[in-house]
Amino acid sequence: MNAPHTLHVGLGDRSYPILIGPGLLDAGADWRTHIHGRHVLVVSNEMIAPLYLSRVMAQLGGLHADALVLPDGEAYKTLDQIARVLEALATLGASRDACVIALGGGVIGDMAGFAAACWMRGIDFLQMPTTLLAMVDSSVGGKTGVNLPAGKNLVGAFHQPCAVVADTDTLDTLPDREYRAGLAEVVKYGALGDADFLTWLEARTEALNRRDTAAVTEAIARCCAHKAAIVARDETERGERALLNLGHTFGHALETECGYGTLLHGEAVAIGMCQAAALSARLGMAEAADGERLARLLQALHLPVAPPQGLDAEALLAHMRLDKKNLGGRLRLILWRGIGRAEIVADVDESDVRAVLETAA
Ligand SMILES: NC(=O)c1ccc[n+]([C@@H]2O[C@H](COP(=O)([O-])OP(=O)(O)OC[C@H]3O[C@@H](n4cnc5c(N)ncnc54)[C@H](O)[C@@H]3O)[C@@H](O)[C@H]2O)c1
Ligand SMILES: O=C(O)C(=O)C[C@@H](O)[C@H](O)[C@H](O)COP(=O)(O)O
Ligand SMILES: [Zn+2]
Repeated sequence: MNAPHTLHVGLGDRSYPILIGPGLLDAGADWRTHIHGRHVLVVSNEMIAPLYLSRVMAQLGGLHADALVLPDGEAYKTLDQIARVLEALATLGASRDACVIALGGGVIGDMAGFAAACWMRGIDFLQMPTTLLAMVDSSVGGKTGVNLPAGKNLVGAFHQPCAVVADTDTLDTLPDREYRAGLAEVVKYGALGDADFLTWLEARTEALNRRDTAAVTEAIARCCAHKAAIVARDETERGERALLNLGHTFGHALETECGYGTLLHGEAVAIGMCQAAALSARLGMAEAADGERLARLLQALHLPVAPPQGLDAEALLAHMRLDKKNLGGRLRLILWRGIGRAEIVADVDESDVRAVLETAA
């Protein structure tokens, strides 16, 4: 096995490493040191467990370890499934030094992390992301939670993992559509704050489309480094961290309105970033050409750049009114001044948002 890339999320006594590389699932020696107690619950789903669960369990010899296999999909990112994780921890007899391992994509990571935040008011959890999206984004930074019918991630907690172990070999089994959804969050990092990275991506669309290992690994490491730096400066989204939400106010509304799992999170973010760019141009903050450049990159990565036809702009706006960034009942969005220059914009006028939503309808 090649030595993994190791990055660091600097959060004082809650700092943790991010390991990125091939073969890590079978390299318990690299990550077991982050498990301190005797009880371990591995949480996975019915798609991932047959592929990888036995290999992770094989690394947990000598511990009191159990596994819980949840149903697959965004539609199951619910409080009901959290109750199942908590019941499994009770059955295991998990004490305060227990550790939850999240083996899966962002859905499993968000849920396992939230259950770990709740059990006995907070126990360790270790992220083992198996999707590109989870490797570049959701496994890092400690946002955990579930959806409600009213909106995405409306219930949750900030709860940092004790380590992130990203075995890049697991991407070999990831379906094409899921891989591309992960690329949307990769593009997001360039769009929000790193124009050089966006240019780097533009030069590598062909390599990324054929999943060239070197290009994909470098992209994961660069995204994690970017996110780790932002999270270290603003762990609980008092300011700068909100920039990681570029495209998400529109995107979450689309996911909720279409029905969870219909539009993948990354697809919704791709469309949402284009809508944020369109709104920025409408408000005179940015040139339309920047939005066109972003859309060209997303299209080169086979991602959608416009919402499905026939959606109701008022229904989308209603979802946007429940976004967690809003303050004082006013919309607060992440817009931009151009590639790499995202900004938090308060008091956005609903009529401008409606105009962007109606353009696409
Ligand atoms: N906490 C955060 O900071 C954060 C950041 C971004 C996204 N998210 C959340 O993450 C979720 C999306 O995550 P996702 O895109 O990973 O989706 P996902 O977790 O639903 O996984 C995508 C699909 O791929 C399957 N899968 C996972 N790994 C596989 C593998 N190696 N081989 C074959 N199949 C595999 C899954 O079973 C699922 O069907 C959303 O709920 C989103 O809100 C959270
Ligand atoms: O880590 C963050 O901060 C992000 O915003 C990353 C997003 O990609 C992610 O989808 C996150 O879950 C969205 O957060 P939310 O607070 O809008 O639910
Ligand atoms: Zn996201």
